[in-house]
Amino acid sequence: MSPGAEELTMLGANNNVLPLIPRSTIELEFKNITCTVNSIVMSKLQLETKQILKGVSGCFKPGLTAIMGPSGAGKTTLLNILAGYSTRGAKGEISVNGNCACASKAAGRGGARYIRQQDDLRVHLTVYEAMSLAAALKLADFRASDRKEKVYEILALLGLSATAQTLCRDLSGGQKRRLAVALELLSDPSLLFLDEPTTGLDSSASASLITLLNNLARGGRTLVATIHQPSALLFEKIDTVYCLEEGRTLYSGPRASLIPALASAGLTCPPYHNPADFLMEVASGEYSVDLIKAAQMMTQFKPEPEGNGSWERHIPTIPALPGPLDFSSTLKPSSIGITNRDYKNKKISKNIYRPSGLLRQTGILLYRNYLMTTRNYSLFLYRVAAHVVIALVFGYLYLGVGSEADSVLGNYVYLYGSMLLVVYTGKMSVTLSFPLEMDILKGEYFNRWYNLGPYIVSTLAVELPFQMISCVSYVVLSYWLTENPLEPTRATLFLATIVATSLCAQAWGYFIGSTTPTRIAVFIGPVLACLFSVFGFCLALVDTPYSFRWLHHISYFRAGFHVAVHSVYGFNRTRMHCSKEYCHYITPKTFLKEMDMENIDIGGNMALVLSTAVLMHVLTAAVLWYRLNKR
Ligand SMILES: Nc1ncnc2c1ncn2[C@@H]1O[C@H](COP(=O)(O)OP(=O)(O)OP(=O)(O)O)[C@@H](O)[C@H]1O
Repeated sequence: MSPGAEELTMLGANNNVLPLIPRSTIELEFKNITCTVNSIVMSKLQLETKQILKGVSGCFKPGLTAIMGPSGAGKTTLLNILAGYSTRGAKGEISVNGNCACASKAAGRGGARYIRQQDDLRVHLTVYEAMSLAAALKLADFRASDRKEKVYEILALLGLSATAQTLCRDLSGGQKRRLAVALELLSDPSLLFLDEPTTGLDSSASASLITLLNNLARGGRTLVATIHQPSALLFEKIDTVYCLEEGRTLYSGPRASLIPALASAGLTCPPYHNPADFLMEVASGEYSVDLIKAAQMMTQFKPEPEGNGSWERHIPTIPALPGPLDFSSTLKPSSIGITNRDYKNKKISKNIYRPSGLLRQTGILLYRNYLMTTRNYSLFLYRVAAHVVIALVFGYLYLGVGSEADSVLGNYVYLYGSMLLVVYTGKMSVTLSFPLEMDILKGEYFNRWYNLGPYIVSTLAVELPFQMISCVSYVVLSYWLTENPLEPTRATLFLATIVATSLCAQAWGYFIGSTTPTRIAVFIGPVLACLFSVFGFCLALVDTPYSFRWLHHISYFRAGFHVAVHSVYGFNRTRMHCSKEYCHYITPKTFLKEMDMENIDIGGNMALVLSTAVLMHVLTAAVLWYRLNKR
């Protein structure tokens, strides 16, 4: 049996797991939604305004709705607006169970969840770990045993029980998509948006996923998914079709009424033709008809009333929700993991899907980071190994330069090189990796897994020690090989300066990584490091033009470097050993004087390095908050 067929059978077997229990339902209505964006046309070097959505309206009821249409018709844009994920340039009205909102504000927040096209999974966790950690974050009021039970039930429901101990990175495409759905089902949303859930899956995996979505819809959930071109078999599982063409609504209504509606507009589907294919051909303009007129005619088409066997009649409708669009107040437990009796007996508080508090979130995220790091420890080992190798190379190239008066300039270059190394490794490791992390963060944050504060604390709690250990391994080895003074005060100050400067560069790296796309960050990071490194090393303050002196004063690199040099040659270091007849820098003070570093304010410089690090972390947090909340 093929894997896809196996998945299908498992889901089929699980059909009974989805009993139709009373739940609050969501009816999402939108009117006259427009979306206009401005973009720069590079060939003409001018700003162009483009209307992606041209006043679309519709209503999504409990059941599975497929948003269809040719590529570029505006499906993802509409989904983003309805979900509240991205509402830039959007206007119009959206109402949920009768409560209105403006489309430019997040419409789908609250109890709605959004599963994006890319698989936002933590690849180094097993399926069970991913689920249980998400459950710990989302279900604060559950007992550990109830959470575990719920996790296993959802895994069984989605046919993922057999993969519970598999790492997420080893899952097939279809399994990844189902896990993404499973993670969001933990909080049992009544409204779920999915962007192209079947893209990239083979026909059997697509079938198993759509069957699953269809089953979930039977539980009274409102599921809205953009789907490209479903097969005839899959199309049968869709309750409502919403078709777009060039930003306009072509058809909106029950799937069963599609063919009669098209026929009412003079578009007859050939016999044995897949209705979904026919709809796509019409929407792509393959039939020479006026699509605006056809859409109007289809709007006037009145479908036959649904038969008594419709599953929708079983779903109780609820009165308009209190308060503006907070779906969370409408969520009630499904049968997954909680029995109705438990609920009625008030064993579990009414607000059962309360997320964890900030402290608990921090603890869970820390544990998650610990798990991911231990699974991916090679990255850490490579990082430390790289520092050790460079320490050996530098130590060999500058062997013994620290104790000789004749090689003071050589040691000066070693000190500069060391500073440059820790600044680059501290900065670039996060500058390049953070934009990738940003994608997953966006998804998890949007779906309300955790707050930003716990995320930042737990991320830094792993990254900071990583960089500190790397720096220490470099300094200990190279400092000893270059025979720099081993007096505890000097050595400790040197080590502290190197570590602090590296952590400051890392803070800069987070800031650059969170504000700029990777392709820009790769050169902005090094350019800034180079610029700051010039001051105080090649360029003394007296030689710096007035207009650039502020850079000298704010350069954390310069501050760290000056303290590092001073820790080696300052503090009244006695005359050095000279193996030649004449050594110009036999008295270290002479060297500091010539380098304009005689009177260094150690405390002030260290304060500059540390305060820059704190400032950059605060700015990064502010930028992240803005990017995650501004839609
Ligand atoms: N920020 C933007 N700036 C300029 N054009 C945009 C922007 N976002 C979307 N578009 C354009 O709007 C149109 C609709 O995009 P959208 O992604 O919604 O289409 P789609 O129907 O989901 O397409 P596909 O099925 O290929 O994913 C496309 O032509 C796209 O290039």
